[in-house]
Amino acid sequence: MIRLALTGLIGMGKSTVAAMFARHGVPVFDADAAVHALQGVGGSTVAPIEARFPGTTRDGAVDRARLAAAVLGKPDELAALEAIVHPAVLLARESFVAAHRDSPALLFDIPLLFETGGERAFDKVIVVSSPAELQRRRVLGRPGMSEAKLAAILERQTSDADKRARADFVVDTSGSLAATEAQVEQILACLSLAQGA
Ligand SMILES: CC(C)(COP(=O)(O)OP(=O)(O)OC[C@H]1O[C@@H](n2cnc3c(N)ncnc32)[C@H](O)[C@@H]1O)[C@@H](O)C(=O)NCCC(=O)NCCS
Ligand SMILES: Nc1ncnc2c1ncn2[C@@H]1O[C@H](COP(=O)(O)OP(=O)(O)OP(=O)(O)O)[C@@H](O)[C@H]1O
Repeated sequence: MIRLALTGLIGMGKSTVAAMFARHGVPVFDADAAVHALQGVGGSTVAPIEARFPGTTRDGAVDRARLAAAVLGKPDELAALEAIVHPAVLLARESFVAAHRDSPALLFDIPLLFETGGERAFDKVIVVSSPAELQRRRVLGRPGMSEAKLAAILERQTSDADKRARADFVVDTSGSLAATEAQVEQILACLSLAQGA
Protein backbone atom coordinates (compact mmCIF):
# COMPACT_ATOMS: atom_id res chain seq x y z
CA MET A 1 0.00 0.00 0.00
CA ILE A 2 1.27 3.46 -0.96
CA ARG A 3 0.59 6.18 1.59
CA LEU A 4 0.30 9.63 0.03
CA ALA A 5 0.24 12.80 2.09
CA LEU A 6 -1.43 15.92 0.68
CA THR A 7 -0.62 19.28 2.20
CA GLY A 8 -0.48 22.98 1.42
CA LEU A 9 -1.39 26.31 2.96
CA ILE A 10 -4.99 27.24 3.71
CA GLY A 11 -7.01 27.78 0.54
CA MET A 12 -4.42 26.37 -1.86
CA GLY A 13 -6.90 23.73 -3.00
CA LYS A 14 -6.22 20.65 -0.87
CA SER A 15 -9.87 19.64 -0.57
CA THR A 16 -10.43 20.12 -4.29
CA VAL A 17 -7.38 18.01 -5.19
CA ALA A 18 -8.27 15.36 -2.58
CA ALA A 19 -11.72 15.03 -4.16
CA MET A 20 -10.04 14.40 -7.53
CA PHE A 21 -7.98 11.55 -6.05
CA ALA A 22 -11.15 10.17 -4.47
CA ARG A 23 -12.87 10.18 -7.87
CA HIS A 24 -9.97 8.10 -9.16
CA GLY A 25 -10.66 5.53 -6.45
CA VAL A 26 -8.12 6.55 -3.81
CA PRO A 27 -9.67 6.60 -0.31
CA VAL A 28 -9.07 9.97 1.37
CA PHE A 29 -8.55 10.80 5.04
CA ASP A 30 -9.31 14.49 5.70
CA ALA A 31 -7.58 15.71 8.89
CA ASP A 32 -9.66 18.92 9.11
CA ALA A 33 -12.87 16.90 8.79
CA ALA A 34 -11.60 14.50 11.47
CA VAL A 35 -10.93 17.50 13.76
CA HIS A 36 -14.48 18.72 13.16
CA ALA A 37 -16.01 15.30 13.83
CA LEU A 38 -14.01 14.94 17.04
CA GLN A 39 -15.29 18.37 18.13
CA GLY A 40 -18.93 17.56 17.25
CA VAL A 41 -21.60 15.88 19.37
CA GLY A 42 -20.17 12.65 20.81
CA GLY A 43 -16.61 13.62 19.81
CA SER A 44 -13.87 12.59 22.21
CA THR A 45 -12.24 16.03 22.37
CA VAL A 46 -15.34 17.98 23.49
CA ALA A 47 -14.93 17.36 27.24
CA PRO A 48 -11.18 18.03 27.39
CA ILE A 49 -11.64 21.19 25.30
CA GLU A 50 -14.36 22.47 27.66
CA ALA A 51 -12.11 21.71 30.64
CA ARG A 52 -9.15 23.63 29.17
CA PHE A 53 -11.14 26.38 27.38
CA PRO A 54 -14.29 26.96 29.48
CA GLY A 55 -17.28 28.33 27.57
CA THR A 56 -16.16 27.14 24.12
CA THR A 57 -18.62 24.25 23.89
CA ARG A 58 -22.38 24.22 23.86
CA ASP A 59 -25.00 21.45 23.55
CA GLY A 60 -22.27 18.81 23.65
CA ALA A 61 -20.25 20.18 20.75
CA VAL A 62 -17.43 22.67 20.31
CA ASP A 63 -18.45 26.13 19.15
CA ARG A 64 -15.55 26.59 16.73
CA ALA A 65 -16.01 30.33 16.29
CA ARG A 66 -15.57 30.73 20.06
CA LEU A 67 -12.71 28.26 20.19
CA ALA A 68 -11.00 30.03 17.28
CA ALA A 69 -11.32 33.35 19.16
CA ALA A 70 -9.74 31.69 22.22
CA VAL A 71 -6.70 30.24 20.42
CA LEU A 72 -5.92 31.99 17.14
CA GLY A 73 -3.08 34.49 17.50
CA LYS A 74 -2.17 32.98 20.91
CA PRO A 75 0.59 30.42 20.29
CA ASP A 76 0.53 28.88 23.80
CA GLU A 77 -3.24 28.44 23.75
CA LEU A 78 -3.17 26.98 20.23
CA ALA A 79 -0.44 24.56 21.33
CA ALA A 80 -2.63 23.47 24.26
CA LEU A 81 -5.53 22.85 21.86
CA GLU A 82 -3.31 20.91 19.47
CA ALA A 83 -2.09 18.75 22.37
CA ILE A 84 -5.72 17.69 22.90
CA VAL A 85 -6.71 17.37 19.24
CA HIS A 86 -3.71 15.84 17.44
CA PRO A 87 -3.51 12.53 19.38
CA ALA A 88 -7.25 12.03 18.74
CA VAL A 89 -6.74 12.69 15.00
CA LEU A 90 -3.95 10.14 14.95
CA LEU A 91 -6.29 7.51 16.42
CA ALA A 92 -8.93 8.35 13.79
CA ARG A 93 -6.24 8.00 11.11
CA GLU A 94 -5.28 4.56 12.37
CA SER A 95 -8.90 3.42 12.21
CA PHE A 96 -9.10 4.72 8.63
CA VAL A 97 -6.00 2.74 7.64
CA ALA A 98 -7.38 -0.41 9.28
CA ALA A 99 -10.68 0.02 7.41
CA HIS A 100 -8.86 0.33 4.03
CA ARG A 101 -6.19 -2.30 4.55
CA ASP A 102 -6.65 -3.75 1.04
CA SER A 103 -6.45 -0.50 -0.92
CA PRO A 104 -3.35 -0.09 -3.13
CA ALA A 105 -3.13 3.59 -2.15
CA LEU A 106 -4.48 5.94 0.52
CA LEU A 107 -4.38 9.74 0.52
CA PHE A 108 -4.12 11.78 3.74
CA ASP A 109 -5.07 15.47 3.54
CA ILE A 110 -3.04 16.97 6.42
CA PRO A 111 -2.69 20.76 6.59
CA LEU A 112 0.00 20.70 9.32
CA LEU A 113 2.01 17.79 7.89
CA PHE A 114 5.44 19.46 7.96
CA GLU A 115 4.70 21.58 11.04
CA THR A 116 4.12 18.41 13.10
CA GLY A 117 6.96 16.36 11.55
CA GLY A 118 4.34 13.97 10.20
CA GLU A 119 5.83 13.41 6.74
CA ARG A 120 7.91 10.45 7.93
CA ALA A 121 4.78 8.27 8.01
CA PHE A 122 4.24 8.65 4.24
CA ASP A 123 5.79 7.30 1.06
CA LYS A 124 5.21 10.44 -1.03
CA VAL A 125 4.25 14.01 -0.19
CA ILE A 126 2.10 16.08 -2.57
CA VAL A 127 2.04 19.86 -2.02
CA VAL A 128 -0.80 21.96 -3.42
CA SER A 129 0.36 25.45 -4.35
CA SER A 130 -0.82 28.63 -6.02
CA PRO A 131 0.30 32.29 -5.99
CA ALA A 132 -0.34 34.02 -2.63
CA GLU A 133 -2.67 36.62 -4.12
CA LEU A 134 -4.98 33.96 -5.59
CA GLN A 135 -4.93 32.06 -2.29
CA ARG A 136 -5.92 35.21 -0.38
CA ARG A 137 -8.80 35.89 -2.77
CA ARG A 138 -10.10 32.33 -2.38
CA VAL A 139 -9.83 32.33 1.40
CA LEU A 140 -11.15 35.83 2.11
CA GLY A 141 -14.29 35.00 0.11
CA ARG A 142 -15.30 32.38 2.69
CA PRO A 143 -17.90 33.14 5.35
CA GLY A 144 -16.42 33.88 8.80
CA MET A 145 -12.96 34.61 7.39
CA SER A 146 -11.10 37.86 7.98
CA GLU A 147 -7.64 39.27 7.29
CA ALA A 148 -6.79 38.84 10.99
CA LYS A 149 -7.96 35.22 11.12
CA LEU A 150 -6.07 34.38 7.94
CA ALA A 151 -2.89 35.97 9.33
CA ALA A 152 -3.23 34.00 12.61
CA ILE A 153 -3.64 30.72 10.70
CA LEU A 154 -0.73 31.42 8.36
CA GLU A 155 1.49 32.20 11.37
CA ARG A 156 1.33 28.52 12.34
CA GLN A 157 1.94 27.17 8.81
CA THR A 158 5.39 26.94 7.20
CA SER A 159 5.73 28.92 3.98
CA ASP A 160 4.59 27.78 0.56
CA ALA A 161 8.22 27.89 -0.67
CA ASP A 162 9.33 25.62 2.18
CA LYS A 163 6.52 23.16 1.53
CA ARG A 164 7.26 23.05 -2.21
CA ALA A 165 10.95 22.43 -1.51
CA ARG A 166 10.04 19.39 0.61
CA ALA A 167 7.47 17.92 -1.80
CA ASP A 168 7.79 14.84 -3.99
CA PHE A 169 5.07 16.31 -6.24
CA VAL A 170 3.70 19.85 -6.52
CA VAL A 171 0.18 20.44 -7.85
CA ASP A 172 -0.23 23.98 -9.18
CA THR A 173 -3.84 25.09 -8.70
CA SER A 174 -3.58 28.47 -10.41
CA GLY A 175 -5.07 27.22 -13.67
CA SER A 176 -8.39 25.61 -14.58
CA LEU A 177 -9.83 22.68 -12.63
CA ALA A 178 -9.12 20.57 -15.74
CA ALA A 179 -5.46 21.57 -15.57
CA THR A 180 -5.37 20.59 -11.89
CA GLU A 181 -7.04 17.26 -12.68
CA ALA A 182 -4.44 16.55 -15.38
CA GLN A 183 -1.70 16.93 -12.77
CA VAL A 184 -3.51 14.52 -10.46
CA GLU A 185 -3.73 11.98 -13.28
CA GLN A 186 -0.03 12.44 -14.00
CA ILE A 187 0.83 11.66 -10.37
CA LEU A 188 -1.36 8.55 -10.42
CA ALA A 189 0.32 7.39 -13.64
CA CYS A 190 3.75 8.08 -12.21
CA LEU A 191 2.94 5.92 -9.18
CA SER A 192 1.43 3.21 -11.42
CA LEU A 193 -1.96 3.83 -9.80
CA ALA A 194 -3.72 4.97 -12.94
CA GLN A 195 -6.09 2.00 -13.04
CA GLY A 196 -8.09 0.37 -10.28
CA ALA A 197 -6.40 2.18 -7.40
C1 LIG B 1 -8.77 26.69 15.50
C2 LIG B 1 -10.13 26.06 15.15
C3 LIG B 1 -11.02 26.06 16.38
C4 LIG B 1 -10.77 26.95 14.05
O1 LIG B 1 -11.94 26.37 13.56
P1 LIG B 1 -12.62 26.90 12.19
O2 LIG B 1 -13.89 26.10 11.98
O3 LIG B 1 -12.74 28.39 12.28
O4 LIG B 1 -11.58 26.62 11.04
P2 LIG B 1 -11.15 25.23 10.31
O5 LIG B 1 -11.03 24.13 11.31
O6 LIG B 1 -12.06 24.98 9.15
O7 LIG B 1 -9.69 25.59 9.81
C5 LIG B 1 -9.45 26.66 8.90
C6 LIG B 1 -8.04 26.55 8.35
O8 LIG B 1 -7.08 26.67 9.42
C7 LIG B 1 -6.22 25.56 9.41
N1 LIG B 1 -5.87 25.23 10.80
C8 LIG B 1 -6.66 24.66 11.73
N2 LIG B 1 -6.01 24.50 12.88
C9 LIG B 1 -4.77 24.98 12.66
C10 LIG B 1 -3.61 25.08 13.46
N3 LIG B 1 -3.58 24.60 14.70
N4 LIG B 1 -2.52 25.65 12.89
C11 LIG B 1 -2.54 26.10 11.62
N5 LIG B 1 -3.59 26.01 10.81
C12 LIG B 1 -4.69 25.46 11.34
C13 LIG B 1 -7.03 24.44 8.77
O9 LIG B 1 -6.20 23.47 8.21
C14 LIG B 1 -7.77 25.20 7.69
O10 LIG B 1 -6.95 25.43 6.58
C15 LIG B 1 -9.96 24.59 14.63
O11 LIG B 1 -9.37 24.59 13.37
C16 LIG B 1 -9.15 23.71 15.55
O12 LIG B 1 -9.67 23.14 16.52
N6 LIG B 1 -7.82 23.58 15.29
C17 LIG B 1 -6.94 22.77 16.12
C18 LIG B 1 -6.68 21.44 15.50
C19 LIG B 1 -5.62 21.45 14.42
O13 LIG B 1 -4.44 21.63 14.70
N7 LIG B 1 -6.05 21.29 13.16
C20 LIG B 1 -5.16 21.27 12.04
C21 LIG B 1 -5.35 20.07 11.18
S1 LIG B 1 -4.85 18.56 11.98
N1 LIG C 1 -7.48 24.96 -10.63
C1 LIG C 1 -7.98 24.88 -9.40
N2 LIG C 1 -7.57 23.87 -8.57
C2 LIG C 1 -8.05 23.82 -7.29
N3 LIG C 1 -8.95 24.66 -6.76
C3 LIG C 1 -9.41 25.64 -7.57
C4 LIG C 1 -8.94 25.78 -8.89
N4 LIG C 1 -9.57 26.86 -9.44
C5 LIG C 1 -10.41 27.33 -8.50
N5 LIG C 1 -10.32 26.62 -7.37
C6 LIG C 1 -11.11 26.89 -6.14
O1 LIG C 1 -10.24 27.27 -5.08
C7 LIG C 1 -10.80 26.88 -3.83
C8 LIG C 1 -9.79 26.03 -3.08
O2 LIG C 1 -10.35 25.65 -1.87
P1 LIG C 1 -10.10 24.26 -1.13
O3 LIG C 1 -11.18 24.15 -0.11
O4 LIG C 1 -9.92 23.13 -2.08
O5 LIG C 1 -8.70 24.60 -0.42
P2 LIG C 1 -8.05 23.93 0.85
O6 LIG C 1 -6.58 24.01 0.64
O7 LIG C 1 -8.63 22.58 1.06
O8 LIG C 1 -8.48 24.91 1.99
P3 LIG C 1 -8.40 24.66 3.59
O9 LIG C 1 -6.97 24.70 3.95
O10 LIG C 1 -9.18 25.79 4.17
O11 LIG C 1 -9.05 23.34 3.86
C9 LIG C 1 -12.07 26.08 -4.15
O12 LIG C 1 -13.16 26.95 -4.02
C10 LIG C 1 -11.86 25.68 -5.63
O13 LIG C 1 -13.06 25.50 -6.33
